[in-house]
Amino acid sequence: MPSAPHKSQVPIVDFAPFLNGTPSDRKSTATQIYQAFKTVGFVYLINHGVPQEKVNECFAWSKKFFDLPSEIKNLAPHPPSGRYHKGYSSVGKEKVVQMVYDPEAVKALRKAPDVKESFESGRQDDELYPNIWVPEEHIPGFRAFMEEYFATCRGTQCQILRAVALGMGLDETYFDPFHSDRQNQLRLLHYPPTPAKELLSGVKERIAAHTDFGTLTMLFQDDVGGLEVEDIHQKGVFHPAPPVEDAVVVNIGDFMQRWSNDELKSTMHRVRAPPADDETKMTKARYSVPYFSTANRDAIIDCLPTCWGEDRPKKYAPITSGDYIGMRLDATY
Ligand SMILES: O=C(O)CCC(=O)C(=O)O
Ligand SMILES: [Fe+2]
Repeated sequence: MPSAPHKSQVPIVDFAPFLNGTPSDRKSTATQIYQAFKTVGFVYLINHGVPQEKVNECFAWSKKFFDLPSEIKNLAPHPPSGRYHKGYSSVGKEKVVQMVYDPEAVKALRKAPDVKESFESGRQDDELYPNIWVPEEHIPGFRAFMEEYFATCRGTQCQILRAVALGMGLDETYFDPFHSDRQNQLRLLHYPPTPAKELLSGVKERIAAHTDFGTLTMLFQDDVGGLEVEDIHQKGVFHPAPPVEDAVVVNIGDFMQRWSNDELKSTMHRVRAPPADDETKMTKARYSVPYFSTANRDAIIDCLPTCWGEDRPKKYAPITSGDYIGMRLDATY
């Protein structure tokens, strides 16, 4: 009998052999990552290529940003449209919902808002949805750092996509042309202290259970904890994905699941109270920094060549990334 999966189910993989190793090191690391995405949909990568000093610096900037007075943060307001996903959202503005598009149903779910605030930015040259910054004098250096961090994460994103391609038996550069526009999203998240009791009982959520929309997500988390990933065998059962030192959590998004004919798994996850939190207390603030990898807006994706065949029909019609992501984002604002 196979042994029971360990609690968090999420394997830890050292990415260094992929980045610096021999062709066979690269292949075996790629295979481990592919296997993790095929089974759990999540992996922890250590030695991922984003220098730890930069990660720490990003968290320091994030804290500095969220510490600004509300009226300053609101100088960079998130536009009312969900599709224009940039700028600052105060607590309660965004409610992550899972595949619910009916306006009345979305309204009902929004009654229990997520207890979080966020700041979103993307590539500098996005003319359709330009970045929205707080004026420089309020937080000098913030914009320059975020632009640089965006580019650093982009480097690791490309390497992970190559590992996925190699692991799946595709040409290593298969995903590159679909991601040439750098259509990624750097998100700063702050979950303010909240009574642990409310989070433990589920009356309030830090982020409600959801799947991500894009191709994959790199998630940097602080040492507070609270991230939970749905059990691959039991719907509705969640296990902690605790902080692992110097690791980035990487997970598959819905767009990649669809592209792969459901071979790679986009797994539900959420943020609640940190494990074993004392329910009489306030939960510590949590900071996290997800970096969402998204395919070019106009890229039409059809099933990956290794994921269909005579006995395995294509489940989904071709779609553009722009249409798919836009539909998902509109439901969250
Ligand atoms: O804060 C976290 O760790 C989770 C964030 C997340 O899942 C998201 O923004 O999609
Ligand atoms: Fe997520």
